Amino acid sequence: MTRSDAKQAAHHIEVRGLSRTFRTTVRRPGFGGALRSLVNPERVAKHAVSGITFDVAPGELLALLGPNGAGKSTTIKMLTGILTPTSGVARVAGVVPYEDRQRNARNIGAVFGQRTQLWWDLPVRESFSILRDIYEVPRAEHTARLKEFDDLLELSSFWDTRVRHLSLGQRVRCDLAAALLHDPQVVFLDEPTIGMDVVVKEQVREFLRHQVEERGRTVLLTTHDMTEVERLAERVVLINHGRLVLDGTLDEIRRTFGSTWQVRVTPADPHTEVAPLPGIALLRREGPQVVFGPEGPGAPTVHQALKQIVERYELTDLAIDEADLEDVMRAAYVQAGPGADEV
Ligand SMILES: Nc1ncnc2c1ncn2[C@@H]1O[C@H](COP(=O)(O)OP(=O)(O)OP(=O)(O)O)[C@@H](O)[C@H]1O
Repeated sequence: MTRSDAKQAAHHIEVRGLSRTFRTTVRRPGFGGALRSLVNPERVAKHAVSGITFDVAPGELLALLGPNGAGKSTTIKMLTGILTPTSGVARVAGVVPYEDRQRNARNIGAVFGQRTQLWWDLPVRESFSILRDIYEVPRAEHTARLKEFDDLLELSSFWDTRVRHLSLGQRVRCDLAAALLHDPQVVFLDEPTIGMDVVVKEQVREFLRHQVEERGRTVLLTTHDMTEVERLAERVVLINHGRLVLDGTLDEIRRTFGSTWQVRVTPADPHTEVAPLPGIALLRREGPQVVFGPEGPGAPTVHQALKQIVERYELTDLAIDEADLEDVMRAAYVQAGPGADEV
């Protein structure tokens, strides 16, 4: 698929009933057990990913979330062509990644926060030159892109440092730039900001936002950092025990699982008759203040509620108390069901 074909595709990432089972040998305890395992190995199946289906549209950043061992990395490995699924199918920019790894590699960039894809013993500058040659990036484009990445990620202060001597934050910034040097449409990021300090995290998030909003890249991101999800993702897919348990926008998920917001207001005129609004209950009065909360399953999000309240009443003061996303996600895991790998 050419770049213009990829731009026109309805979805940049298509995942249909994707599954991956690992067969592992159980080690029996003790010396006798070890001998028996050798003679008569007991094999068990681990269903790491079980029949998941989702899409990512061009220019969308989707967060793939789930607890440790949920199957996120296994999914990304299938989408980058490192692993072949046991069943189901995936397409990335129109290419089946595990059937045509080389073609897929031209369309995608990938960063795994836990390990580098750069040459350990080479200075950053040389690693980038090698990538330019591998991907046959024209010199002028290469220079322009490096300048853009340097402006956003401040790479030039460690340009001549060997990769092995970079700090974690410096190394991942270089990995990000390296993954995007050939201008891929689709980007996979597996815990890109793990272990970074808050300043560098923020810089990387700004960079990613720029890549999605200004460059129109399609991004699939895994992270355990809910602040990151709130800053970057509009939509999330939640997997647990290899199964997809939820696919929706942050607003929808908050509405379904996190309807615990409260809005506290002070009407300008203390004699105002305050009444409930559609989906918004009047919870209590505290002196001059009135506290609203969500009512019923179709309750609005806190942002929608605020709009309604502000339009209806003249206020002198307003405060919001919203459930944080960690709590919302915890509720989602519990209520959406455990998933199942005991198949
Ligand atoms: N090569 C393998 N052989 C056997 N089991 C594996 C293999 N790779 C992954 N698994 C198992 O598959 C399950 C899913 O692992 P995966 O790494 O995809 O989870 P994850 O959601 O990325 O977790 P984390 O958040 O901890 O990175 C785990 O139970 C893991 O032990």
